[in-house]
Amino acid sequence: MESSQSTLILTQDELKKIAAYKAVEFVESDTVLGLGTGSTACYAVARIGELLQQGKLKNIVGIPTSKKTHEQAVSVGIPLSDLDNYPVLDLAIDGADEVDPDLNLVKGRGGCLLREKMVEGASKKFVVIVDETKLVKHLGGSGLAMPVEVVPFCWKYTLERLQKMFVHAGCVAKLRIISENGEPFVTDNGNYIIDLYLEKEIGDLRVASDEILRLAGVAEHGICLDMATTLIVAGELGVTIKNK
Ligand SMILES: O=C(CO)[C@H](O)[C@H](O)COP(=O)(O)O
Repeated sequence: MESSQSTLILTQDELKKIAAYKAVEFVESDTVLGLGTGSTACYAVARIGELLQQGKLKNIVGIPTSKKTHEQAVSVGIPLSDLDNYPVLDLAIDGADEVDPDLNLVKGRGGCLLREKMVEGASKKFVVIVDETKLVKHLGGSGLAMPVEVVPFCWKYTLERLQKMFVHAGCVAKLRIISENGEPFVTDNGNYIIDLYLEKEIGDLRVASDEILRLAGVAEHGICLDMATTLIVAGELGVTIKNK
């Protein structure tokens, strides 16, 4: 008789949900929460709404990091406010595009980096939720974009300067375009996104971060140093939690 062994293979989406639900276990009543943006964070927002409706969480104020998250939070019944009213948050939960071993992040492939960095930077604790595909040895290492939000005014000028700045890393800078209509992607703040594609390591991240921010046309970039306090990674072998 043949014995059959079943292997449980979870989809990336299922892993995102597992990480998000784990993070929501850290949420307490009577707190101000930063609500992230993206396909991972939206599971956390949905779960917080569910727990509020069930009365298992009470007196939560959410600070959304995008218009999209604002809409979702309203639809699941999370009371909302903003940083003007709550300049210090208790906890923020959000996804990331890349996470290095020191819990530095790349954010913003969803285009919401400026608000995310404002809200999550104002939070006492910032829990990052990812599936294991987001782990990299060094930022930029996934070969995917490192986003920079720029003002639309003379964006080509800014793009060229960004590309020159990281020529040593084989940088190719591209304006983010909406594939459906060929128009530039516009952020919630009315800005454009320039995506940096790097062939090699960018070098010292703090130096890179400061240099990008010194360019007058730049609003913000997606490199997040020393922001995450906890990382929750969901993988095939289970969930791991790392604190900084
Ligand atoms: O920074 C972000 C949006 O600006 C997202 O958090 C990041 O892109 C991760 O997204 P997802 O959870 O969909 O993989």
